[in-house]
Amino acid sequence: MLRTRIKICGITRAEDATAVVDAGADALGLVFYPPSPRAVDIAAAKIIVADVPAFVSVTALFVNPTVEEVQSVLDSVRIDLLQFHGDEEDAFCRQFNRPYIKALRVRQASDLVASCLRFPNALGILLDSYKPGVPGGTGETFDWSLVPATPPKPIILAGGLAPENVAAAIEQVAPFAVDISGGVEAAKGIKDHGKINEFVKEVYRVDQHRLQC
Ligand SMILES: O=C(O)c1ccccc1N[C@@H]1O[C@H](COP(=O)(O)O)[C@@H](O)[C@H]1O
Repeated sequence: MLRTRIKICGITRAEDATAVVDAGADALGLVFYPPSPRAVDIAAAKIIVADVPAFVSVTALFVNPTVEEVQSVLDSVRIDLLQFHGDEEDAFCRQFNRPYIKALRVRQASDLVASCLRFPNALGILLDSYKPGVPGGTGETFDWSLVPATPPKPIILAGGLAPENVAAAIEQVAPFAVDISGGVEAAKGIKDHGKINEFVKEVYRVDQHRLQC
């Protein structure tokens, strides 16, 4: 059994990036989607990632960007992984010569296996909650029973996770990774370092328990 990887998304301040690293998470996410209260620009992103060490992955999140928008971030900021959270197709996502994950918003009737297969070049599929008019970061969970037992790609589970429910999520879904934003915030875009620690410890705790079983 693999341990569950952890990404903390929506980092807007260098001190929050440090808290993510110190807590022992695997990745942090920067939101390059201006309508989001967690959005950062290139100047802020450079400051945030300046002290992020090797082996902690920096993810850049976009929602239906232009090629130029993605490229200008890649030209200026240390980005290890792209996350596309809109209606982008594989041909768009793969053109940047950078690994990418694709977010899918889960609806009741979703055929998630078929949806995953539309992204043969993705390194993983992030499953988030569907809410009309909101591309992501809803703070809401979805019906985890819809996640395929043997998905064709590694699954990153997102949507409404929190220190209180992540153990149940991992027990039920056994995702490759979990991704959280609102559940570790003091206010939109401002992370609560205590909650980040709690979340990471809870993932470690449930993994330890699963390893012993
Ligand atoms: O965080 C945002 O503001 C955001 C905006 C647009 C698309 C995605 C966004 N965040 C991603 O949403 C999921 C779940 O967030 P939450 O834990 O439910 O708050 C997460 O993958 C973020 O990366």
